[in-house]
This record gives sequence, structure tokens and C-alpha cells, in this order.
Amino acid sequence: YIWPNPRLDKQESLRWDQDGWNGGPFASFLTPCNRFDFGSDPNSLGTGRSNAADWIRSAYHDMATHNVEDGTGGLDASIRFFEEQHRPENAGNGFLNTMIFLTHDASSYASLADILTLAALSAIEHCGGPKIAYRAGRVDALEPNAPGVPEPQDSVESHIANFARQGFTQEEMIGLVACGHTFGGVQHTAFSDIVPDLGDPNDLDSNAPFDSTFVSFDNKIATEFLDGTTANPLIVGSNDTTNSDKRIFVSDGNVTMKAFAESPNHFASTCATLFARMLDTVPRGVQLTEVINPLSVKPHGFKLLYMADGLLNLTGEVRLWDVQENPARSVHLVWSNSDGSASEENISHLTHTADMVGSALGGRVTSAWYKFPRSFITLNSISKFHFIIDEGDGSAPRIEDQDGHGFVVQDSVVWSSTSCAPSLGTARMDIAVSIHTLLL
Ligand code: HEM
Repeated sequence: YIWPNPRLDKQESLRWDQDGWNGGPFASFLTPCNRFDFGSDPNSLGTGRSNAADWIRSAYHDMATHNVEDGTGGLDASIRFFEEQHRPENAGNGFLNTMIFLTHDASSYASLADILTLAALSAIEHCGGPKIAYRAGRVDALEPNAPGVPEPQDSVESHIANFARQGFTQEEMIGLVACGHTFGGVQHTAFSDIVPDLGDPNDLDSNAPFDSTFVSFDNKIATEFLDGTTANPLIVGSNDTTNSDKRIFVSDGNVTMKAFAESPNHFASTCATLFARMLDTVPRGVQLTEVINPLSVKPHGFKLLYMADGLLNLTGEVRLWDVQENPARSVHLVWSNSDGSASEENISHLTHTADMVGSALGGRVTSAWYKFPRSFITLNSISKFHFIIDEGDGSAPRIEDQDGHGFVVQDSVVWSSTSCAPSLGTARMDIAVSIHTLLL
């Protein structure tokens, strides 16, 4: 897409500015990956649970009400409703915990369902999982969905039928359960008939993990199942009635699980596809955007403020995506006046310090940020700008102008610096209108 687009700019930022400079709302609560903010440990660690697992399970349970036949249910944040959270199929406090984190991040640009999707996606990517395609545009449900989340005591036939109703084949069911259960475990507090009270003062929920690396993504859910070392409470639980993972994993003669165990890459790529399908399962009629890819050069927080005597202050920063630190790099912003003309003075060098670095995908991709030397520049008028980036390595400087579109802004109607908040609860908002606009 072409910048500016307020909705997609916000969504792109939520999706790609995960950590570091201008980092989004999720990564700090996933660092480290065994961080859990609702446990007994004041350091939010080591309770056996994790925010990451809660967010992933919440996204699945929100989606699992989908009915491909009539188009109802799906990822629509209906899990926020008290009634839905308190059904037996949604046992545990992970859903409430998740909503406490996420509710205030929803806005007119990103629904709570999009935020839940982004939280689950960030948890998977941040904690060792594969990159997942993200589309925006989910719509929040206005009431609870019909029940339908699978439960451990259900038969394998009923699980196959249940996943078919959600839109997944038997093979995809095996995959999605394995992909989800590479994180977290079962707690005595929520499932006392499956997990005994461990009596561990550091683990008040008595969590029994699905695999030995339950705070990070890997294929141990499959390898430990096949080599017989698994302690997964839904496989080796003392009550066979609730061993649903076992019944699901063996249901195709272990073909799917063997393929996962043999190849970590195959497991990761299958999970990337299935997680994306899960997160894109929405009620019929909801139209999702194209996959949101990162802009290679992205202005952020650009704002014009009218000062006085016809002068404007321009503030903002720019992000260079997927670049390494390079002290030799120089970045310049070049702008055109409102009539399209440009003089040689219409150029500003941008500065960068070592802390102006962001990252995504658990640090696998980094970005570098640049800003105006005094955080702003002063100009008379502006209609658009572009960037000249010189890596300082002898190669030709490159022009970044969105394939000729330029980065378009309007200076006809802007905030005025005479706006003020004279006392608590009182504000005066002044708006400056260009004389040219008035004459039109
Ligand atoms: C037949 C299907 C499934 C059944 C019967 C099932 C059952 C369970 C149960 C009983 C728990 C323990 C929850 C707790 O103690 O709080 C759990 C945890 C979890 N499930 Fe599933 N699950 C299924 C499918 C899935 C799928 C498809 C995903 C995601 C793709 C998923 C993700 C998770 C996660 C991340 C946890 C860990 C939560 C935590 O540690 O707090 N599950 N599941």
C-alpha cells in the first residue's frame, strides 16, 4: 500500500514494529518467553505458565466456534464475553488474563479481534516460531458465539467432525493441535481431573507441560511423543478418557507426527500455514485485507504544526526496514513546496543513534530509525517528500519515493501551536488554515 493510510499505517506498525524503538504493545510481555504476569512470582517468571501460551490458546478458542456451513463464529473477539468465558469448554483463567492485557490496545484502526490475532502471532514469532502471514480487518462480535470448542473427553470421531465444522481436515487437525501444544500445558487449577496438585509453592497452578520446551516453539511435541519420553498430560494422563492428544496424534497411523518429528523445517512451515488459516477464520461477510508486508521505508508520527509568521514545524521519524547498523549510512529527507517547486534548501539530514533500532520475529529482522536533528525542521510549505539513502560504501545513493508517488502530505489545514490546555480538563484547539485554501 501507499503511505499515508492511517489504518494500514497503524496495522503495519502493530504487526512489524514488535520490539525496540517504537516497539508495539506485545513484545515486552513476551520477554522472556516464560513471562507470566498473573502468577505468584513477583518477577512474573517460573510459574509454569506464560502470557504467550494464554494468548495462543485464547485465539484458538475464539476461532473454534466457527461453522463453515452457516458462516457463523470465528475469530471475532467473542471470547471477551463473560458468558463465553464461563462455559465448560473454556475452562481456566487464560482468556480473562488475555483480555485484561489486550482490551485497551483496540482502536478504530484495529479491532480487538485483530489485536488478539496480533498478540497470538507475536507470541508464536517472538518465541521461536515461524513467520505468519497477517491480514487485518476482523470485526468484533456483538454477542457470544454458539458453543463448539473441542474438549479432552470428546471421542476422536467427534474431534474430526468438530474440526471439519471449523474448516480443517483430519490431517490439519493433527497439525493444528501439535502446533498449538508446542506451547504451554494443562493446569490442575483448571483441569483437576487431568493434572494432580503438584504441591509446588513456585507453581501454584500445578502446570503439567505438553513438552520439555513448553515456552518455545519446536517439534519436541512430536519427537517426544514418538520416542516415548513425552509427559504430555493429554497423552500419558492416568485417565485415558481425557487423552485427546494421543487419540488425535495416532488417528492417521502417526503419519503426520512422524513427518513433523523428522523435519523441524516441515513442522515450522506447516504451522505457519495452519496458524495463518486459524487466525484468518472469520465470520462470513468479514473482508480481510491483503497480507500486510512491511514498507521498506516508512515515515512514522509525521506531524505539521503551524508556528507563526507563515512557518510550519515538521516532526516525525523514518524507519528503514530490514537493515543492519551502518555508521557510514546517511539519510536525507527532501521536500517539495505546496506548489510543487523545490529549492536546494529543501533538504534535511536525518540523525540516528545506536538505540534507534527496532526488531521483529524475535530479533530475526532489524530496522534502523532516523529523526530530524532537533526532532523537527521548519519550513514554509510542503506537499510531499522523499528520502535519499547513501550506504557510504561507494554504491550509488538510492531514492526512496514509493515508486514515484512520493510521500504525500497536506499543509492546508494543520494544528496551530497556539493550542493550549490552560487548566486540567480544559483545552483550546486552534487550527491554522492556509490562505490559499481560503481563497479557493
Ligand atoms: C481437540 C483439540 C484440543 C483440545 C481438546 C485441547 C485441550 C487443551 C487443554 C485441556 C489445555 C489445558 C488448558 C489449561 O489448563 O488452562 C490446553 C492448553 C492449550 N492449548 Fe489446547 N486443545 C486443543 C486444541 C488446541 C489448538 C488447535 C491450539 C492452538 C492452535 C491449542 C492451544 C493451546 C495452548 C497454547 C495451551 C496452553 C495454555 C496454557 O499453558 O495456559 N489447543 N488445550
